[in-house]
Amino acid sequence: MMPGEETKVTITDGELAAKSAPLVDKLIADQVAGKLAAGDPTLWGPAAESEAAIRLSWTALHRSSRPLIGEIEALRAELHREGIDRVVLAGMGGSSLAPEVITRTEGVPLTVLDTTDPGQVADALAGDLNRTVIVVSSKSGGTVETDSHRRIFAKAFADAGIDAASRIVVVTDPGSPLAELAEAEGYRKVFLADPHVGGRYSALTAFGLVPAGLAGADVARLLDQAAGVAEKLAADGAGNPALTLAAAWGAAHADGAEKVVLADTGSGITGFADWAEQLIAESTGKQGTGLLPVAVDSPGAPGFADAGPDATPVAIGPGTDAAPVATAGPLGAQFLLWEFATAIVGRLLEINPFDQPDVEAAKQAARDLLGDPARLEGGAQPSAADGPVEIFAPAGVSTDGTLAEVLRAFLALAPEHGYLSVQAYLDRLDDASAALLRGELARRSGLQTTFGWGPRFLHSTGQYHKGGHQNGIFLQLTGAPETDLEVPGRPYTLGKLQHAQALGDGQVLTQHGRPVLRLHLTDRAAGLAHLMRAVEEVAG
Ligand SMILES: O=P(O)(O)OC[C@H]1O[C@](O)(CO)[C@@H](O)[C@@H]1O
Repeated sequence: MMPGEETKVTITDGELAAKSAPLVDKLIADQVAGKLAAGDPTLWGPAAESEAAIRLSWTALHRSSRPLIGEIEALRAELHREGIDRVVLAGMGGSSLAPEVITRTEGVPLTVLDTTDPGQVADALAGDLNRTVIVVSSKSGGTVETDSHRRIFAKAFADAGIDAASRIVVVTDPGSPLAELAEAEGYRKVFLADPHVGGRYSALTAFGLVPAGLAGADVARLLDQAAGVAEKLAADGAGNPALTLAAAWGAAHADGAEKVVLADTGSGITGFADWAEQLIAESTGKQGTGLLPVAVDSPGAPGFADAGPDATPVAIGPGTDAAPVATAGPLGAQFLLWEFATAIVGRLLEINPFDQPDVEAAKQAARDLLGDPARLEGGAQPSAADGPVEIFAPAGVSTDGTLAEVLRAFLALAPEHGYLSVQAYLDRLDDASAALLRGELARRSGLQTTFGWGPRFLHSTGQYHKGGHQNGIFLQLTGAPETDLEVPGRPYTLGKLQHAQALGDGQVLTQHGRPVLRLHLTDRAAGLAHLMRAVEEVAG
């Protein structure tokens, strides 16, 4: 769809439309859209009220974020005058996903660090530091990945004879430890974001706009696009696309379709599903319920046109025969539309769409492992090895046979209408071929299959895996790092942190009774090739 095109949601499937219509009527009768736009915190019940009371400012960001535009432009011009035109962004989840989709859509370069993979961070460090500014984005100001990137870049600047403080721009909430540190260290500029907006709803706050704007994206236009749809989204009437989308998701979920398969069908937006994934999964995946977003490459990818009764394909862009639901509109408008729809479906599912109660467990498990080097280093011995792939199998999976046989036994553990989650703690650029496993495994297993880079997905679908419908099976991929990086001032390296994150999340998933198969690639390239061959042997 072209910018400026009308923002709308279409339900083309007659049955789904009929089932959603009463939900839309009820939402209209309860004046949910108007109340949401007015910041009414009672929409999700008494248990959610105190949190919702400090989480609803995102509905008005198209107005309240305006003053940022001039500040961003001024800083960009100042940096350019000094020859600084390469922007690196350190931030996890809501602190990097929106700027990534904004800049990819506009085709402006932004190096995003939402990884602990030492090779990927080393590649970012190898860019021209004389021309580099790093935006350190963290709402809480305490996220370990982001803090590690800040430390590593500060040292690299200093080692290169560059004044590090002049190259660090911070986006954080007022009063966070990062805000205090930035002041103490005299960092170049601190953008304080609206604390009444949660991370995954923060696309149109400083978290989305500062890195994207410094990289050269037209962020004023994004606010214009959001402003263009705001009135429609606040209206308690049948023409409100957020009500249509929320009701479609709610009706499908009530019918057993708890997965939402997202494919771009020509929206003109690049990577929207990666952003929507966090919004939907972290907002809804809790208390044993929720919607599992499954981002796929194209409408032709396995899991979309051939989705079973447990999933609803959603076209981002023009509708297709395969997709009962399609959403259209320019990026700024789509951000706001999907945020409204997600908050509203939270009401239909009777959960609090603003907390993420199960994310902390994996962080704690990783911290515990980092504090216990013997356990981290030793780890469990692999159950078996097949060429460059070491196999750490869950209970119930025999490792007597080949890797293909192990995979077959593992996939057989999925319950009917369960799902497979592939989690690659690897380098998203150098090991990019790992992402091809999603389609191959989905095709061969017939399961809805998600793919996430670790630890990136921990801040996105990670909440759902632990808090949502408990019918997933988990394939973790870890790999021997070719290089490692010290984290200055910390007793661990980036490689150790990455390893602890994989093991820690694996432990938590296992405690939830979910099967976790970890495959460790002793040689990454050879291991991925070997694994792909084994997957191809798994019969369809
Ligand atoms: O901006 P922060 O505080 O660094 O958090 C990053 C991300 O981590 C989470 O808190 C969950 O892990 C997300 O909700 C958030 O977007």
